[in-house]
Amino acid sequence: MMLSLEGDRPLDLVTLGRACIDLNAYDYNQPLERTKTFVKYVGGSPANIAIGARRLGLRTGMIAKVSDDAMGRFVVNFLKEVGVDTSGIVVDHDGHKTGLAFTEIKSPTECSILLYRDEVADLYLSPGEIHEDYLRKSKILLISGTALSRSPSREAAFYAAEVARKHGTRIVFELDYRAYTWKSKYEPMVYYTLMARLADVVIGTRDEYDVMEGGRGQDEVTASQLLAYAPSIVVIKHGVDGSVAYTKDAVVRAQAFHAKVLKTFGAGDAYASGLLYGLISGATLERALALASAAAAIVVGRHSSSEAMPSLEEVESFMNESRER
Ligand SMILES: Nc1ncnc2c1ncn2[C@@H]1O[C@H](COP(=O)(O)OP(=O)(O)O)[C@@H](O)[C@H]1O
Ligand SMILES: O=C(O)C[C@@H](O)[C@H](O)C(=O)COP(=O)(O)O
Repeated sequence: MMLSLEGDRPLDLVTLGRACIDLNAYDYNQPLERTKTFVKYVGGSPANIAIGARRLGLRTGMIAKVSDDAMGRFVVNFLKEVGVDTSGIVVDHDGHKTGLAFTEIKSPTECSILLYRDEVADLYLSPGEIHEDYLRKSKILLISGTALSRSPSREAAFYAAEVARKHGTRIVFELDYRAYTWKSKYEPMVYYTLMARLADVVIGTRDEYDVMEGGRGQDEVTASQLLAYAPSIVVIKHGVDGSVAYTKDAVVRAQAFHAKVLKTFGAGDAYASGLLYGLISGATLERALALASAAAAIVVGRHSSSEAMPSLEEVESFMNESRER
């Protein structure tokens, strides 16, 4: 196994960051300007990853902050229904709202996301709301990069990482870049670099690493620079061109699977769920990347990024029936 994990913990994975709402175009294949009907789902990358990993059979939980209204309750109720532990989720009592993501599905390859995220509750998560006992319960803490975009959520995330390290809880950093939430190009460069260097596993798209590095980079260079610090696995995603994982002594490549694509988003979250399932269940890195790619290929064919997450049986039968691109 590439990642040594503490055994005997009640949770496999806790994700930290936003638990929000996705409003996905129902009358899709047209621009958002003309879209009139939407389906409401739980969304937000770290929430989707907790849901996806749960669907695959992991015991998952979330550390998040949600609004004290029907939207916040919708999110928490859904997480409970699918078996994600919500005891680390706090309710905001200062009037901050749960973020909304309106998704445009113009065609299977032309999708975009319009975020309504001013004064959102998730970015008001504070260090005092992070509980040491909760982090001690989990084998892995996954931190979403968007949680680093504003204070006090930024301090909460760094504090959680320190507490996790103290208790042997492995840290996975998902770069999860959303331009909208950042004030300048230098902020993600600074905070992504700090978090990536102290994580055990870093996951991001090539474009997201470029944001971190402040310019167009190369996979080998990105990986070797990070592997000189704490990370033992650096994963770089390339959309339909597949993905690659670097460790100190191996480079593992995975091709994307052929998929019937409905929309492009949700792939990354499904990919992270599959990868973490693989790493936690002791699969080889090759197998973990294949599970990740298959979960992603399934989700791009479905309407949401949360309810759409496949079970292990679905992923395995997809892998048996499909071929890589
Ligand atoms: N259109 C697609 N068809 C099949 N698999 C896809 C497709 N898009 C993405 N994937 C899979 O999902 C992974 C992550 O996708 P990517 O677009 O790189 O990340 P993100 O969704 O975070 O931007 C890819 O490495 C690939 O395996
Ligand atoms: O992350 C968000 O706030 C919105 C998500 O719920 C949305 O479905 C999405 O953008 C998924 O992102 P991806 O998996 O990185 O493509």
